[in-house]
Amino acid sequence: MDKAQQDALKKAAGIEAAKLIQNGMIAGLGTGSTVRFLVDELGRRVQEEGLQFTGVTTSRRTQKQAEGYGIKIVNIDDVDHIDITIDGADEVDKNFNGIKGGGAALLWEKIVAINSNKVVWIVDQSKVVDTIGKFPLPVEVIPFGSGQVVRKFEAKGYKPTLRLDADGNPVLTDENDYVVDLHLERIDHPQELAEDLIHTVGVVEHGLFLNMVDQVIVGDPAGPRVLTNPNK
Ligand SMILES: O=C[C@H](O)[C@H](O)[C@H](O)COP(=O)(O)O
Repeated sequence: MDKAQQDALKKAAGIEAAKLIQNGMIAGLGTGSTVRFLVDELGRRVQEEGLQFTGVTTSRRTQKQAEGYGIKIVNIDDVDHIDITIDGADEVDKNFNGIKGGGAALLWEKIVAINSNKVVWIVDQSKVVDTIGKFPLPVEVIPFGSGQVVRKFEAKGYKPTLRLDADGNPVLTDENDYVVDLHLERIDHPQELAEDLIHTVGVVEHGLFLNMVDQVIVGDPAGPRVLTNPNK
């Protein structure tokens, strides 16, 4: 599948998911190239159909895009609930365990997700996998002592790399943290790995989102299809 085909599937999933947002809702808006299509469609509905909803964003990038359409964005601490959050993902398996953070937004994304009544992911079909881990697992770490964290990960065989930008500088998250990507190839025991990572001093959060999603809208050449998590 080339990029144009993949983008078409992402866009179809984004447009389908936008239908879930109704007047008066408080909606979490994720981050990434798939979510961009969602926000474009929501912006169109706001401008052409008069849709009114309040957004809570998971990155400054999404906030900027949404506000550009006149979508009202508020701070997460200024709402008492979030009706639904729609976000992208890097991989998801049949147990509804996923990897997120390819765009370095995993921390805010996880905070918004756990405070949402319903979480929906939008992905193209290539991201639905048997076993997660082919996509490098992002881990957000505090810059101070991050080299030591990387060494600990190396010793455990996690094959870490510090994420760098095009100029060779560490990528910074919206919290000014670094991202270390773990090149694991496959993650057979995600729960155990999640426990290990979150108990590593210096780690702020990791990109394992385990059984946190209610529905996945998959962009498929035959049209978007919905996978519903039976365990939520
Ligand atoms: O940090 C970024 C997020 O977790 C994204 O939602 C994820 O990386 C998927 O992004 P994309 O839709 O660009 O593939």
